Amino acid sequence: MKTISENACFGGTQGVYSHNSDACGCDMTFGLFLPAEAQDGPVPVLWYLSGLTCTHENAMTKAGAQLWAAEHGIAVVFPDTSPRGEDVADDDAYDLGKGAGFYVNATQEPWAKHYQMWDYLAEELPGLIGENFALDMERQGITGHSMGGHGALTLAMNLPGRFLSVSAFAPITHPTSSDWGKKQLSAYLGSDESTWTKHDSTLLMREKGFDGPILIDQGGSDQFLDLLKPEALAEAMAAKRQQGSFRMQPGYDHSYFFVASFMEDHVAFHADALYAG
Ligand SMILES: N[C@@H](CCC(=O)N[C@@H](CS)C(=O)NCC(=O)O)C(=O)O
Repeated sequence: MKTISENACFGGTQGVYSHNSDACGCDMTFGLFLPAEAQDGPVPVLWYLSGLTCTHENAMTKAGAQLWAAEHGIAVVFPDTSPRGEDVADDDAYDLGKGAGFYVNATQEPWAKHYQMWDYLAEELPGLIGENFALDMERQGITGHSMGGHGALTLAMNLPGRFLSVSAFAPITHPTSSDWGKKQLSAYLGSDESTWTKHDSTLLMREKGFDGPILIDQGGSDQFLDLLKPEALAEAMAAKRQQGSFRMQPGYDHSYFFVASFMEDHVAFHADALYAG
């Protein structure tokens, strides 16, 4: 693992690190905020998964998470959204290929060689950060924005017991019936739609739900509402009688101004779960 940068931040450290990823077969970069408390022992971890076109950097510089994470003594990890590198397959469209890994293990060409973001996030990166930093991997929460909200919700529901809490900002909720989903799932996973269902949080909610609290915020003036389909997940949560809140926030769009506006609530929500008991 290589240190790219470390900056003092709200009494802790905002770091950026790179490493050679076995899962993705390329160098991967991630950001990690460690609060001051990490100098004295392991701290709880909040994962933040980003949306289409993002790297590890967008949320790290624009979401304003560090202030609140420092207040609660929580680390925040900011992974990248896809494999990177010259030999990594890409597409001209912004919503496929680099910056658009969709948090799946691709099985189709030309993607399968590097696009293994599910294994990267479910296995490799937790192992790496757990070994190298003062993190309490028994206390993890996960959140994300848009495609990253989709990643957070699907990881949380598919890995019972891993995360104590899950939240999302304007998540893609029903990719198997949205143009933010059908295109990418068919490219990465192929035309057999039975392989898509574990990557659809509405379907997962109907089937199994999440054993813990959920918080979703969605901007009422989001320009991508028809692609995100908040009503699908809200209905599934109600039908499942899922513990959680789904909040429509009038006037907010899809941008990081929206994410930053509700970040305090999300970090406090995760802190409640991570420090419970
Ligand atoms: N570029 C796309 C939209 C991409 C987009 O809005 N990406 C969101 C996540 S889905 C984002 O976080 N963008 C980067 C940023 O705002 O820093 C378009 O114009 O249709």
